[in-house]
Amino acid sequence: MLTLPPGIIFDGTLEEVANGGENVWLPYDRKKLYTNAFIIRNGKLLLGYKKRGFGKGLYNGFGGKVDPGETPAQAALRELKEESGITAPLEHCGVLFFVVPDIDHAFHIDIFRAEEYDGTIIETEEMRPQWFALPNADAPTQDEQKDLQPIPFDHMWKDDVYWMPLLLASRHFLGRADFDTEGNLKKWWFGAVPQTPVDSR
Ligand SMILES: Nc1nc2c([nH]c(=O)n2[C@H]2C[C@H](O)[C@@H](COP(=O)(O)OP(=O)(O)OP(=O)(O)O)O2)c(=O)[nH]1
Repeated sequence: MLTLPPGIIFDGTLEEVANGGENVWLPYDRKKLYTNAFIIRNGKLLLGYKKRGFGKGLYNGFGGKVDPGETPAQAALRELKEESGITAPLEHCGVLFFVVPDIDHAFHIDIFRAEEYDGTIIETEEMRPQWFALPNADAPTQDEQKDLQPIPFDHMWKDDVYWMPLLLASRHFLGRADFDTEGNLKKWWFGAVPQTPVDSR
């Protein structure tokens, strides 16, 4: 039986995929809801370069705070449109619980993905969108990928490298990441819903 980090609630089986750092999780008093949305299409991943605010200078999916009266799914659609100009049939695929010592709340981030989108991708005040090549994409997509850079993990939140492979593989995942005030990752844990075994009968 796995012991889940404080803040992670899941009623079912999870398989541990990453675990490391210090011994003790940071305390937190309350949490706020956020969203983060990723478009994965034809061997490519759409990220945005964050031009202002929290996480400035990092590449990320498109997202932000869930407003009062909104569901996370509604907020994810609104933030995607506000930050990149597009809409998409977003599907919920994960939860990231994120704690930073000098912020008075923990972040509960619902993570969404889509393989289609509508509209024209535009640069906005907050984000500069850019496509990146997926690792190990299938041969038919390589033309689309040829001028693209790989996913820029060196310029992303330091926990993303642990859960991004799960997102790209359409796995459902949950995890927690604690940071220090300088943006260094201090402790992390990620788990995934086990894949249904293929029935070989
Ligand atoms: N990929 C990734 N995203 C994270 C991590 N931590 C974290 O807060 N985020 C995301 C969640 C949100 O999408 C975003 C923070 O939201 P934000 O400050 O941009 O919120 P917002 O757009 O509502 O803010 P604002 O326009 O009101 O200034 O950063 C992390 O470790 N990895």
